[in-house]
Amino acid sequence: MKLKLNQLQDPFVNGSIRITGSKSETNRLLLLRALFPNIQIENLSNSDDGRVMQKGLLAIKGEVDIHHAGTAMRFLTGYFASQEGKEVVLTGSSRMKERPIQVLVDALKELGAEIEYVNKRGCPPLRISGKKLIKNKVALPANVSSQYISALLLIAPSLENGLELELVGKITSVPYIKMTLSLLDELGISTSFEGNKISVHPKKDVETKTMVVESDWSSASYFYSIAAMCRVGSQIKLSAYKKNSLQGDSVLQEIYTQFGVETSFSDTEVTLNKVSRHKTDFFEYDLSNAPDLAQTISVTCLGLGIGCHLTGLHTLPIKETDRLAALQTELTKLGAQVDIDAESLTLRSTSVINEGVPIDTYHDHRMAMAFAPLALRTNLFVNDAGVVSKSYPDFWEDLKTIGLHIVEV
Ligand SMILES: O=C(O)C1=C[C@@H](OP(=O)(O)O)[C@@H](O)[C@H](O)C1
Ligand SMILES: C=C(OP(=O)(O)O)C(=O)O
Repeated sequence: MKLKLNQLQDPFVNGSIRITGSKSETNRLLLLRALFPNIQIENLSNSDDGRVMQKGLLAIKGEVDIHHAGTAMRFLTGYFASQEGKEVVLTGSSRMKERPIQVLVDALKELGAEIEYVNKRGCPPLRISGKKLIKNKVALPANVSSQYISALLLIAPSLENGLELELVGKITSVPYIKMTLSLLDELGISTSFEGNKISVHPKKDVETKTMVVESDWSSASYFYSIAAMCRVGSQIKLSAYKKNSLQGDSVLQEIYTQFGVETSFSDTEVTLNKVSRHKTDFFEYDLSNAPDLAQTISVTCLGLGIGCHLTGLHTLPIKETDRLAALQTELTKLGAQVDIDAESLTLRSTSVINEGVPIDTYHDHRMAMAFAPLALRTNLFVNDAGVVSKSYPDFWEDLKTIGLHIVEV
């Protein structure tokens, strides 16, 4: 599906949207519910990634295909490796077969798991024969993806002796690790995270409990970007959010004050108010705690005609696509000057944005969603726009409800 986004002649929006549940919280809670069936979950994500996780958890043997879902791939690897008697081949999209998983496989093997690479060493597909894991201590690199660490922590309470992890190197995407530990804590599982050591105590069962997934903050980022590019007075209400979020991407509230967007809370609704012009002409930020915001923020800066230098982006090359390369290519098509290296992106300010550019999305939901707000500045096309279903299937419909003009071409 190719979409044309027509430029909004008056850059003004006003509307309310209920955003689907966080896919990160959803996929953690689905796994925890498989271990502790008396957990109930509300506001589950309606995303593809949530669906493949839910379906994957039901398998006992045979092939489990998780398509593009990184969290499902990593979390299910830990799950099946520790489920005695289950025998699966865990596979995914062609991109998933390039996304590294050796750090997690090595750690699980160290704990006694039986896992083989079906094709290429270090990447899915994986043949997993579930085993009872008795060992409870392992060290693993922490600078590649936090998902390997969360995968181990999620199964930890079900292991006879719990788990002690030693994280080696600079820890990346830390809020996602803390989210995992907070969810365990909420279920009454005892954990500790001090320095580079994490431990989780074993737990046989948990009390009956309803866990309410907060709506997705990464999805909210596209509305922050729209609000930033609108004229003063524009307002977007989003629900259902929590003041004390477990999601690191809630840092948006702080970041977007630089772009003239103030956030206020009323119960579970957040209101984004465009109150002023942007406060900086060159935005600098380390996104190692919020890597999924890199695309949104660099496009916001292009739309506002300001430059930026974003660092901490070392995990971007192994996500749904090489996001640093994809960003450079697409921003350049729009007329921007962009430099990248292994962990950063620099955008020079430009006042002109090329019109009618077809944005390629590289099977990456965030490429489609991050560029959409540019419809506040120019006409543009988005190729393969259905990719948004990975995390936010209702994205295009929701944009229409706040007044954007979008047609299929
Ligand atoms: O644990 C999670 O839910 C996630 C962790 C992050 O990945 P990395 O730890 O690989 O950066 C993030 O980019 C991803 O979208 C979701
Ligand atoms: C990186 C992402 O997802 P995953 O790694 O779970 O595929 C994302 O949603 O931006």
